[in-house]
Amino acid sequence: MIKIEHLGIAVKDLETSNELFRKLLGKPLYKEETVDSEAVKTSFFELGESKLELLEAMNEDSAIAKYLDKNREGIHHIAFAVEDMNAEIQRLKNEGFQFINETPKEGADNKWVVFLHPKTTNGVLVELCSDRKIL
Ligand SMILES: CC[C@@H](C(=O)O)C(=O)SCCNC(=O)CCNC(=O)[C@H](O)C(C)(C)COP(=O)(O)OP(=O)(O)OC[C@H]1O[C@@H](n2cnc3c(N)ncnc32)[C@H](O)[C@@H]1OP(=O)(O)O
Ligand SMILES: [Co+2]
Repeated sequence: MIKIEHLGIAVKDLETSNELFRKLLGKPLYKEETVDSEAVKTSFFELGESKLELLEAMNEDSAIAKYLDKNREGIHHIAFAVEDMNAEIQRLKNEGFQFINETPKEGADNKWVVFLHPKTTNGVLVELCSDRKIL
């Protein structure tokens, strides 16, 4: 693992939260992106070597909508940057971690992403990210 790539924050209304985080961080977001495969609208704020990823559900089947049915708005997942996605998946499988998806899928901000199931990671939803151009 290289660094914390981003913290994913589940929000009900992206526009309202964009303004809140702009005031909190004292800087504007640098990107908004829709990821249809995850049914989310996202926005990104840069913070040193890491980012905050705000996520609003696009429909009720989205993981974010399901999460907000049971939880308040807040930190939804932590994403780690990895250099070699396939090697990292194999290493973590050997360590006994369970993946939600083992085949990397297209995430936001030009990344490949996979998720580990929170039941094997102390209740924390973990995402691994690698640059889209590498895999
Ligand atoms: C924008 C793209 C990408 C990026 O580039 O960064 C993203 O970040 S997309 C983000 C949204 N997508 C995902 O989260 C995909 C991965 N998540 C899932 O597949 C599901 O959300 C899940 C984690 C498998 C849970 O789904 P499901 O089993 O249908 O929901 P339940 O409500 O039944 O939960 C089961 C179990 O898991 C616990 N849970 C659910 N979400 C989280 C969470 N975010 N953090 C920690 N724990 C979580 C939930 O509490 C249940 O626990 P128990 O009650 O103890 O069984
Ligand atoms: Co994410």
